[in-house]
Amino acid sequence: MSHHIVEVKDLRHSYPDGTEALRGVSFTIHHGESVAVIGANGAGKSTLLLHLNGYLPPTAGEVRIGDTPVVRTTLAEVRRTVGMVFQDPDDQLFMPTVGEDVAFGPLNLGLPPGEVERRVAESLARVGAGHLRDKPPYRLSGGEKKRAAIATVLSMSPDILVMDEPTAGLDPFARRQLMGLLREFRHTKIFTSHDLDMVLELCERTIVLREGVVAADGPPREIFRNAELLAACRLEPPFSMQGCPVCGTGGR
Ligand SMILES: Nc1ncnc2c1ncn2[C@@H]1O[C@H](COP(=O)(O)OP(=O)(O)OP(=O)(O)O)[C@@H](O)[C@H]1O
Repeated sequence: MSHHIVEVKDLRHSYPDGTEALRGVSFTIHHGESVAVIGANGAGKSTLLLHLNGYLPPTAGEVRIGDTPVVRTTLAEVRRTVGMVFQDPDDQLFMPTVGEDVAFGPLNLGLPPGEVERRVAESLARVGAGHLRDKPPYRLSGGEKKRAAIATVLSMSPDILVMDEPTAGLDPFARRQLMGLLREFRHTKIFTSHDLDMVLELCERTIVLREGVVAADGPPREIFRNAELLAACRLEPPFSMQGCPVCGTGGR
């Protein structure tokens, strides 16, 4: 698969109950870009991400990863390239132990046992979850589950990392650790977040969704300075760009 470009063309998605979650979304993301998809609750962020590796089929329009259209017959190939961390870790963890969950993908790729072991140990260590390896996922706290879910994706060494609200439910230390991990990840990353300070710190580009359409696409700092746009999209600037509530000064 060449270049790992993500191309979304006039993507529309209607759920069976008639909700039009995406109403014509188009953009191109190039290799190595770090892109945050932001927007108010219900704007269509999760729905969009679920199309990037074919968990949802488009009602109309198209998604391509490199030269490959995301369709039923290419799903296995696409999912080797695009690693997806779901919003709810319970959708990702289904084996008796965390270690087996993290090993599941590499084993399915047919990797030799030594390589599987190396990937499991490394992925768990990168999210600070080595000590959780033998635990059943249902015994983990919410933040621990999130970290285990991220490890299941890292163990696949994806070229494109897609994450739905990766820092939701994490304590400040784990959030910082995850941000470090994302910063280190050299390939393309696309994530949704309500954590706009993280977006400001990690991304060079933000796509703003509003009611299923792209309301803005550009550098985060420019977007966060546009008060009119933020208000129309029911967003607020990140804390680090808001002035001091007491003395009214500051804000980067
Ligand atoms: N399975 C479903 N059936 C019907 N409607 C759905 C379904 N899943 C999501 N929706 C609707 O689609 C719209 C977009 O939802 P989506 O989950 O993509 O939003 P979001 O931007 O990720 O929101 P949040 O910030 O709350 O996670 C919402 O109106 C939501 O109610």
